[in-house]
Amino acid sequence: MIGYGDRARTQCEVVRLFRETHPDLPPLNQGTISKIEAQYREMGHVRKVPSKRQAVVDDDTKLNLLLALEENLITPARQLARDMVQHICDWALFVRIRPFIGSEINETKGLIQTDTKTITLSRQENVRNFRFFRVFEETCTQIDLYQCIAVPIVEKVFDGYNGTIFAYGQSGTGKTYTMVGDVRRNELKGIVPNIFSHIFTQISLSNKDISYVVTVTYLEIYNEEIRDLLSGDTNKKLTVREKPGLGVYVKDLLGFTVDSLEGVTEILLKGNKNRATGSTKLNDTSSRSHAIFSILIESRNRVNNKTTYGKLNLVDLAGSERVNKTLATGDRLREAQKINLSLSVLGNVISALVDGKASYIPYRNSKLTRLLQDSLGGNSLTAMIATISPSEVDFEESIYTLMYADRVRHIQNYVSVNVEKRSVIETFERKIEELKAQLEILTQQEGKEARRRPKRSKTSLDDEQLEQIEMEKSFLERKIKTIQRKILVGGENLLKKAQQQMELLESTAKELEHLDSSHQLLEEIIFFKGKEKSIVEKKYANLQEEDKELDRRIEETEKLIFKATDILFMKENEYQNEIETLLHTNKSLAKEMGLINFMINSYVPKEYMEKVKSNLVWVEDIQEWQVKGVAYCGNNLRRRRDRNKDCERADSETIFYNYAAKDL
Ligand SMILES: Nc1ncnc2c1ncn2[C@@H]1O[C@H](COP(=O)(O)OP(=O)(O)OP(=O)(O)O)[C@@H](O)[C@H]1O
Repeated sequence: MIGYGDRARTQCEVVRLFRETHPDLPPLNQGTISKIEAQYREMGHVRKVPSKRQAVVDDDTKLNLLLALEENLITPARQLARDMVQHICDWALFVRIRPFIGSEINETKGLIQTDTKTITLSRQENVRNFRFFRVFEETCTQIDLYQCIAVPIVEKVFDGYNGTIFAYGQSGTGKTYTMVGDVRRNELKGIVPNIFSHIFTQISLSNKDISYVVTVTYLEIYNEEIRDLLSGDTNKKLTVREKPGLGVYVKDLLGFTVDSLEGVTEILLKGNKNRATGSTKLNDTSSRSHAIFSILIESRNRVNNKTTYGKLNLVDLAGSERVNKTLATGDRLREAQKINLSLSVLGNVISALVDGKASYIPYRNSKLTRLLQDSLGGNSLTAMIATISPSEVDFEESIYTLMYADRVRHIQNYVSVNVEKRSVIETFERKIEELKAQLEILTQQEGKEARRRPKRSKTSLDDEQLEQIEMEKSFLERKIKTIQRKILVGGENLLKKAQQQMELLESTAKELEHLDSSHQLLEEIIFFKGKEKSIVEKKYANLQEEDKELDRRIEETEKLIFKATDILFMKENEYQNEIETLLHTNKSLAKEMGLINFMINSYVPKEYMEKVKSNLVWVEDIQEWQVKGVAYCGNNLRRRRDRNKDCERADSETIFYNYAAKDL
C-alpha cells in the first residue's frame, strides 16, 4: 500500500519502484506517473493515510504496480513522440518581462500586452506582435519559470541528451537574475542553483544500481578571451581546441566533480565572484562577459552496464547595448564593442542556420559561437529566454530583442543520446581498484611484520617500519574515500544529502502543478510535432509522387531534345551542302562569263556590240534575252503558243519566238 498523504512523496515511491526493477525501460514522465497513480488509487492500492511523511509499500502492490506500469507505459503515440524528440527538436523560446525597477518605478504599464503565448508591444502607430512558447510576465516567480523551462531539459540530460539554456537581452533586463538570481534565498534562486537541487533530488530518487558522476566547469568570455572562473589564476587566457570524437573543448579548463548541493553552490559563488562586472548607465552591476556554466552528468547502470552522458550548458550572455545610448567610453566602450560584435556573430550564425541554404555557418567568427557550436543547430535541446524591460525608453531595444528571438524559432537541432565518451566512472572505479590492491599489499606486509615481532626483540627500527606502513595505509584509505565520494549512488545513500531539496520539492503543491503543466507543455509540443511529422510525411509522399512524374517528364523531354538535336544537325548539314553547291555554281558561272567576255572583247568590234545591245530585249516570262523583231525573219521559226489565249494581238514587242527543239 502506498500512502499518498503527500503527493510528491508518493510519486517518488512510484518512480523508485519502477527504476528498481525496470532499469531497461525508458524513464517515466510525469504524465505516466500520474496515470499509474490514479489507476492505483482507483484500485485501492494507493490511498490516503494519516501519516503524511511515511510511504508504506507492500510486495503485492509492488508487483501489481509494475505490471500496470508495463501495460501503460509505452503507447505507440508516445513512442512516436519519443522518436521525434530523438531526432528533430526546435528551439524552445520564452520571453520574460522584468518588473519596473529604480527610476522606472513611476512609469505606467501599457506598452506591453501579453497572454500565455503572445506578446504585443505598441506605441502609437508602431504595433508589433510576437508568438512564443510561453511569455512570463513581471509577476512570474523564479520557481514558475524554472518548472516550465528547465525541468523538461534537465530530465532529458539525465537520459543522456545535451541541453542548453540561454538568456539573451538588452543590458539590465534580467538575464543574470534569471540564470543565477540570489543563490542564498530559495525563492530568488535562478535557473542554475535550482538545477543543482533538481539534479541531487533526481539522483536520490533513482535506482541504487545507478552510479553518477557530476562534473561542473565555469568559464567566461571577456573581450573575446576565455577565462576559467574556477581557476586560481583567472587572468590566464585559455584556448579553444577541437579533436575528432571529442569535438570543441577548452584546453586546461578545470572540471570539478561535485557530490553535494553545498559544494556546487560554493563553486558557483566562487565563479560569480571572479566574473567581470562593471557599472554602466543601464545596470549598476552589469555583466561584461558571456558566462557558460556547464554540468556534465554521467550515469552508469551496473545491471545492464549502460552508460549515458548528458551535458547541460547554462549561458548568461552579456547584454546588448547601444553605445551611443549608454554614452560608454574607455574600457566600457571597448567591452561593449566586443560584446556587440560577438552577439552579432551569434545573430549571423542564427541567420545562416535559419536560411538553410547557407553553404557555411560562421561558428569560427567568435569564441562564443565556437564553444556553443553543438547547442546552435547541433546535438542539443535548446531553450532561449529573451529578457525585456517594460520601460518606454527601452521600447526599440525590446522589439529588437523579440525580433532576434523570433528568428531563432526556425532553428532545428538534431538531437540524439550521447553514447561514446570516456567514462569518468570507469576511470574512478579502476583507480579505486588499484588503490585497494595497494592497500591489500600493505595490510599483508603489516601482518607479516606483526607475526615476526614476538620472536624477535622489539627495536625502534621495527616501530618505524610499522608506523610508515600505517601512514601509507591511512593515506590510501583517504584517497579511496575521496574518489568514492565523487561517485554518487542512486537511492538511499543520497537521501540525506538531498533532504533539503526533497523538502523544497514537497513543500508546495503548486510546484507539482507547474511540473505537470510543464510536462503537459512538452506533451503538447510533442503532440504538435507528431502532427507536423504526419503532415511532413504526407507532403513527402506527395513530393515523391511529384518527383516520379517529374522524372518521367524529364525523360520524355530529354528524348525530344535528342530528336531535335538530330534534326538540327541534319539541317545544318543540308545548309552547308547547299552553300557549298551555290559557291561551286557561282565559281563555274564566273568562269564561263570570263570566257564569253574574253571572246567578245577579243573578237567582236565595239560598234557591233553597241548595235546588238540596242536591239536586245529581256523577256521576263521566259527569263531570256531576245533580238527585237526576230519573229519576222527566217522560215525555221514558228510561233510559240501564248499562255494567254485572249491575247491574239501580235506585234514585234509582245510576240516572241523561240526555236522549236525538233527544228534545231
Ligand atoms: N524578474 C525580476 N524581478 C525583480 N528584479 C529583477 C528581475 N529581473 C531583473 N531584475 C533586477 O534588474 C536589475 C538588472 O538585472 P540583471 O543584472 O539580471 O540584468 P542583466 O540583463 O543580466 O544585465 P547585464 O547584461 O548588464 O548584465 C537587477 O537589479 C535585478 O535584480
